[in-house]
Amino acid sequence: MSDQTDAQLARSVALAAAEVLRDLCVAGACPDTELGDRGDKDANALILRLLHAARPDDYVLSEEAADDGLRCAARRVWVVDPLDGTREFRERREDWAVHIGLAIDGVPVTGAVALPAAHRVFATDDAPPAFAPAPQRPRMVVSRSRAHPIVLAVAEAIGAELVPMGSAGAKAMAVVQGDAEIYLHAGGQYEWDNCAPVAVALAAGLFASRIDGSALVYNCRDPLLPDLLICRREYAEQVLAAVAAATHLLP
Ligand SMILES: Nc1ncnc2c1ncn2[C@@H]1O[C@H](COP(=O)(O)O)[C@@H](OP(=O)(O)O)[C@H]1O
Ligand SMILES: [Mg+2]
Repeated sequence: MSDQTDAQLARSVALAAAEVLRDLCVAGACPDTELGDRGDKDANALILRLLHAARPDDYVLSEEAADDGLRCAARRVWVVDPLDGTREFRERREDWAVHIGLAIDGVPVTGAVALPAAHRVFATDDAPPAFAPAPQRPRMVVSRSRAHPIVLAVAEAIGAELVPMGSAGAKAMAVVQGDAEIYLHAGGQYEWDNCAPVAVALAAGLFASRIDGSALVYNCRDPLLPDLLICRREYAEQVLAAVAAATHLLP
């Protein structure tokens, strides 16, 4: 049992996984064809071991581990994505992340997101950032490989500049860092893709919700959580209204 706070634990586990993943990227450490699978597997094994050692009574929902559903009756569940942006990691790009989130009673209260290639980690116990005034034309980070038509329609409706990027964590942290004002996603994602990013974004003072404006709820039996909005608070109303006007583009 660790005497770290939950946020400290999330940060230290994210950093440990980040190091394992960075080491795999070193030239000659792993063939290109195996990089994605090794990254997912090695980071997952380390994260599960560290979390179980530090919090033996907690449950873990991981993208890379079997889910027997026992977590559904638990109050405290770590929701982790050992390697978010596997596609970008495989391509040896920089936009990939490690997500360590903790949901208590379904609420994403604590978490850390590491951006290993940038040697950065963001956690819910960071001091909230002082955001510079938002630019006239907001920057919207979107999936570089599968931006949904509704996301593109909303960007056009509000006059946002599109910034394509891999990884939900990398996109959410772009907003936390002030490199973008809006992250909008639709069409599919799972709890592990957004729990830690949402926890960190909320702690930074940002707005986060489903694209219909409802709360993001975690530790559901079905971990599908297909859409979300993370943005500077001053854009939330405008973006949600633009989404509502374009729902005919949703399945
Ligand atoms: N339509 C979709 N269905 C399922 N998962 C999706 C998705 N769009 C994005 N994701 C997941 O969300 C994460 C970020 O995606 P993107 O970079 O496209 O925004 C990726 O996680 P993984 O890399 O962990 O698989 C990706 O698999
Ligand atoms: Mg993911």
